[in-house]
Amino acid sequence: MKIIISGGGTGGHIYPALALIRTIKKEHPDTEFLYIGTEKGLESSIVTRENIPFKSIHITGFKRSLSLENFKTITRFLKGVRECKKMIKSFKPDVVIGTGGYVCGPVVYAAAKQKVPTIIHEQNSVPGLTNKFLSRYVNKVATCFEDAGEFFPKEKVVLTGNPRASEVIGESKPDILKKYGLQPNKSTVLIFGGSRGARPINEAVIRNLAQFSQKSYQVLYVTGDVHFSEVEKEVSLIGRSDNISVVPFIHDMPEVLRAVDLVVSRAGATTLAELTALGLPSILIPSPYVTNNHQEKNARALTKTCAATLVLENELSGPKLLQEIDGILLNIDNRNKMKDAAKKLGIPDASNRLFKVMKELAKTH
Ligand SMILES: CC(=O)N[C@H]1[C@@H](OP(=O)(O)OP(=O)(O)OC[C@H]2O[C@@H](n3ccc(=O)[nH]c3=O)[C@H](O)[C@@H]2O)O[C@H](CO)[C@@H](O)[C@@H]1O
Repeated sequence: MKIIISGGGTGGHIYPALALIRTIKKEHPDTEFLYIGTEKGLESSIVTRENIPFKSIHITGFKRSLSLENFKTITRFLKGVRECKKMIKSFKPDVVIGTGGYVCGPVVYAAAKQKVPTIIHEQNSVPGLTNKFLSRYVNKVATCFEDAGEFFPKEKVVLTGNPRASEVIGESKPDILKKYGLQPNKSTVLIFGGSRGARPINEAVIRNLAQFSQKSYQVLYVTGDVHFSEVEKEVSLIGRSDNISVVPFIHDMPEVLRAVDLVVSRAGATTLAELTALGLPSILIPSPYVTNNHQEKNARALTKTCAATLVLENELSGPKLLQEIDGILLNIDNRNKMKDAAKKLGIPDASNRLFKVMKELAKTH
């Protein structure tokens, strides 16, 4: 089988694609892949690290308001479609799948126009512009939240979950924490702000560095690549502690997630799929800067069943964050209830569900 995958911009669109590729490779090692992304998005570094054939196109996203930039975007889109048509003609995929981000637009559209079977994977509870546009042309729309279905043509929707959920499942090896300078058998909270980091979360964490150093639990704190040097300066001013490890990014997130007890993060859909697959309690601070406030809606799917607690960004402060973390890590009953509730929401066999949809589609075309 030959598959073209496209998804980009942020980790939330790329990691599901990589997880799907790994599942398929395990089952069918002779499958050929071509990943189409942009040079600017995180995918150009993350995907090439994995030795997956990667080609790029130049494309930007639409602005929601009328602007001259949108005319340029239309021109880039049409040019992208032409480039993708050539790539598709020469690669001859059996199926093309888009996992989100505007780069999928020209890739999936070009494939649909060339009558290649197409799928989009929507990770969020509310879709973005690209997937809404593409849903008119594709054969199937794979979703992760029941609520997302209502935005797409009903007959195309299949609830598969997020392939990254399948990937994080595995045996817990707490020794991974040693790699980050932490103790393997101590309660641990992992704090990160989505795949790119988040300044407001960083500010709240910095306010607590002194308190964290005195706690009976330890902290693995991911700043996001672009914020690292700034945070490091603050950390050296306050003084280092063995109880806190500060890193710019984590490349072995599945192993780390299996070893921690609580996660504080944005409410990106891929992160939530990982948390629920593992049954990990979380404190979610949705980014208010995303389309249709979709992160808050993602988060509410978890808080509804007490799988997570919600802190809106405008309520976030150092003391609030500390109080929330203590309320879960220092209260075993609470932690266990959250664990069970999170686990109930997970779709651990998401990769296989999605691959099944792809195989059926390829067979019938
Ligand atoms: C600002 C923005 O538009 N964010 C969107 C983006 O988020 P973003 O890319 O931040 O989102 P997610 O939270 O969905 O996924 C992050 C992924 O990166 C991984 N990770 C993160 C930090 C790290 O150090 N190492 C690491 O591997 C996480 O484990 C996860 O697999 O895509 C998501 C999925 O469509 C959306 O729900 C988010 O709203």
